[in-house]
Amino acid sequence: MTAAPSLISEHRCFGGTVGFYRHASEACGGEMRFGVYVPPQARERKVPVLYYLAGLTCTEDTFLIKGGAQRMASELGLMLVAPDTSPRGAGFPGESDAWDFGVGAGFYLDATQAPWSSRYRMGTYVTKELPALISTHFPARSDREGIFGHSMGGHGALVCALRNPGRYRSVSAFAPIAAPMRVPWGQKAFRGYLGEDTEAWRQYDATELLRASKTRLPKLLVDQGTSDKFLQEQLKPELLREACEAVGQSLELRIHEGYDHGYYFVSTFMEDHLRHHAATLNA
Ligand SMILES: N[C@@H](CCC(=O)N[C@@H](CSC=O)C(=O)NCC(=O)O)C(=O)O
Repeated sequence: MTAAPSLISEHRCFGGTVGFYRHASEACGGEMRFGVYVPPQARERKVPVLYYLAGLTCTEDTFLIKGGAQRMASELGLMLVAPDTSPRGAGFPGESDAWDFGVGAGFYLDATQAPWSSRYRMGTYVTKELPALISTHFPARSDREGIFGHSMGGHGALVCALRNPGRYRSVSAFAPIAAPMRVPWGQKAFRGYLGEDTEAWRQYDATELLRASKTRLPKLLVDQGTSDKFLQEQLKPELLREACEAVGQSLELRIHEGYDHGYYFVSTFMEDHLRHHAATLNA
């Protein structure tokens, strides 16, 4: 049985509670932190769980502070779980030199290159270790899990779902890095964490996974703002749309005039995403 996480702080919120926790992670070889919103319905029964993966530079509290999700999660009876975006304090050379690699930039993959491979195992952490901990220590239904996220985390959500067919009943993303192999953020991260072999990169690129696999996810909801400063160089949602069209993956890609990349955009469309997930998780 996994050791119980330690409570750092707890806050009453829309009839439920937001809690921040730390625990010793086997996958990441050290302490990891996460946040959880437990809705009021969980006092009576186990509830579905929706995992949220945040973007570059974020922590476990970014989504729970800025995402504006708790009011709807309370109404819909969804537990929200938000892990940190990387291990911290590993002490690897260069781990904090840039905001798009290392600390705060784990890319939700399992690194294969030293020294990162000993700690940066966020793929295993978010799809295996953390869900096992949540279903053991919280009133969560492990048979009803959804996943979503923003930017690096929006792409992480797509990849976690594609690499674990049938596992997540609902999937969505805000402004995901749609094709990391083809953009600077992704190329830098994949080269550092996975090495020079681009075949290894394909295993963590959502558009490549979609094209290569027969796995079809439940209908994807993806939102993107037109005033996002990262849209042209780093995000490229058109590549996700092309891949979905090529393989028959159902996708609702919504383009929103004037919205940027930040949490004013994310929180504006949060209710739509929670309803998208609840339609499946609560069915
Ligand atoms: N420091 C950077 C900006 C970093 C940034 O915009 N991070 C985004 C995610 S980007 C892709 O994963 C984010 O979610 N930030 C948190 C927030 O509160 O907005 C720069 O200098 O441009």
